[in-house]
Amino acid sequence: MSERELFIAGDADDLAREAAVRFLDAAQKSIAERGRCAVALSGGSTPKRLYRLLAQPPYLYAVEWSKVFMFFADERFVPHDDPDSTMLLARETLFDHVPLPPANLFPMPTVGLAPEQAAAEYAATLAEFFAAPLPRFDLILLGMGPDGHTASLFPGFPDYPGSVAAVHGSPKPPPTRLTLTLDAINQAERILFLVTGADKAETLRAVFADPAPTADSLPAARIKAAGTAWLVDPEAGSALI
Ligand SMILES: O=C1O[C@H](COP(=O)(O)O)[C@@H](O)[C@H](O)[C@H]1O
Repeated sequence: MSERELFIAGDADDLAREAAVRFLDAAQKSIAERGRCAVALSGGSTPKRLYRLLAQPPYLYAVEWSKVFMFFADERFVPHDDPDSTMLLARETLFDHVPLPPANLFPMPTVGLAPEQAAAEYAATLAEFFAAPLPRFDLILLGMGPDGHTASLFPGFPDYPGSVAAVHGSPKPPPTRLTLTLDAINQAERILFLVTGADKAETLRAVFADPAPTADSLPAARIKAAGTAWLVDPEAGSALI
């Protein structure tokens, strides 16, 4: 077994509460140390409970939202009002309900330019914000699909250079996406994986049985930033215990 940190929650609500507590802790520590907290969000179904919880007391008042900067770990290449858009999901569940200054929000561009141009544009935005070729996020929230994908890094993904990549032919719709690269994700200070559902149990077991991941490992197993914690519900964790 690897030394990945594992927290098996009582249920999906308990998982969201644990994630919210850790989000607040990361925000407070990063703001105390660096004056800001740069976060990258994921989409899919799992993080919705967390986003809704962060928009309620005590988190609504405890997080210093004016010092939080919101980016995206991946995005579907659709307009931001499309039902598949992660920006739409995050706006409806979180951004519309917390005092996050509009200037602190950095959605991935998805309209009016080709995916490769959009990836290059977002990479330039990150390079300017972090004053470095690769971003060092204070916190990245990730999910994992039943196939082991995370962000929009799917099994067999190529060795994407730089910090942001355009993805074509994604096995999970929609087919075109933008994603942080493995190098960009692995630079993060802290990573929280949120994983729920019995359909991910065997995949999660495979991740935890892979202590020294290689290029052939599942994408989620290749996330090896030092501060990585896995928060899972009992169904997703059922093959681990
Ligand atoms: O398509 C995506 O899927 C993953 C996993 O989503 P989930 O619904 O199984 O939690 C998500 O992390 C990623 O951001 C998203 O684009």
